Amino acid sequence: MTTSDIDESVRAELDRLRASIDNIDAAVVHMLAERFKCTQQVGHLKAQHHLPPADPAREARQIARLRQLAESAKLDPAFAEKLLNFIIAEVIRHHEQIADQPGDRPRR
Ligand SMILES: O=C(O)C(=O)C[C@]1(C(=O)O)C=C[C@@H](O)C=C1
Repeated sequence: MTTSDIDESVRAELDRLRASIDNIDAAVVHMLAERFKCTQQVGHLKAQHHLPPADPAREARQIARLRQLAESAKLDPAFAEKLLNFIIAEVIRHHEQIADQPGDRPRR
């Protein structure tokens, strides 16, 4: 049996749920895009002021906060931590690229 030959009511319920999933995925993409717009600015600020791309103390605070939020939202805290680490690793990669570009003039 495939999803194309299931009962009509099951099909309707699946379609309804998938429409919500598509909306949520779109929201996630838009929120991530906004987050990366902010972190790009942070990357330029750090490059201009010779600050290191990564801030492990800030990350530790973010992880602790996100794990608490995840718990109260009934989301697996380990998953929330993995997701944040995945995003931050990409941000640090962007920060390093920005720092390597000749464009940002150092400011004092
Ligand atoms: O807040 C910063 O300093 C950032 O560069 C942003 C950010 C993040 O994506 O949240 C990324 C790298 C740092 O290690 C910590 C946090």
